Amino acid sequence: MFNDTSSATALLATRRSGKPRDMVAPGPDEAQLGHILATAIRTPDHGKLAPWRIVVIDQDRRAAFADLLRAAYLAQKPTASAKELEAADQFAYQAPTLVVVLSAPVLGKIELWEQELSAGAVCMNLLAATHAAGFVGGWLTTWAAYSDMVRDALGGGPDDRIAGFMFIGTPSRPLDERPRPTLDSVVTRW
Ligand SMILES: Cc1cc2nc3c(=O)[nH]c(=O)nc-3n(C[C@H](O)[C@H](O)[C@H](O)COP(=O)(O)O)c2cc1C
Repeated sequence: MFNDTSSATALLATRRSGKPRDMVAPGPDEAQLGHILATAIRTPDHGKLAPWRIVVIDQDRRAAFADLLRAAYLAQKPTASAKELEAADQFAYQAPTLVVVLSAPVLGKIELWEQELSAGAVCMNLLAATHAAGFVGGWLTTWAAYSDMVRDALGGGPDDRIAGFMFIGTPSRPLDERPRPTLDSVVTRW
C-alpha cells in the first residue's frame, strides 16, 4: 500500500509520488493548500534566512504559464517542432495544482550550498505534507527549471534557481513502485 496515512511512520515508509501527467481533480482547496505550504516551509534553514520562495500558479494562470514555456523553449531552440511545443503545453496544464519552489539565497555568511539544500528540503516537506493531506505530489524539473527566462518571469532574481515544479492532485491510475536502492548499497559504517 502506498501513502498509508494511518501513522506518520507508515506514511513516510510508504510515500510514493504520483506522475503529474496522471493527476486529476481534486487537488487541495485553498485551506488545504495553505496548510501544505505552511508545513513545507517548516524546514531546516541555517541562519534563519528563509532562502526560498514559493510561487503558486493557479488554474487561471496556466495558459499564461504555457505561453511562457513556449516562448522560453523557442528562445532556446528557435527550430523547435510543433510536438516539442505541445510538450511544453502538456507540462503547463497537467495536475490540478502547481507550485514552484525557488531557491532564493541570501548571499553572505551562510554557504550557498546549504541554502540550496534548504530549498530541496522545502520541496521534500511539501511532498510529505501533500501526501499526508491525502493527495499525491510530483517533483519535476525538466529544462524549464534551468531557463533563466522562466525563472525571471516567475519573479526569481539572478542568484535564484528553480528547485522544483511541484504538482499536486489525485492519481487517475494506481501508483506503482519504482526501483529503490538497498540499504547496503548506500549505507556504510565508518
Ligand atoms: C530535483 C528533482 C527533479 C526531478 N525532476 C524530474 C523530472 O523532470 N522528470 C521526472 O520524470 N522525474 C523527476 N524527478 C523524479 C521524481 O520526482 C521522483 O523522485 C520519482 O518519481 C520518485 O519519487 P518518490 O520517491 O517520491 O516516489 C525529479 C526528482 C528530483 C529530486
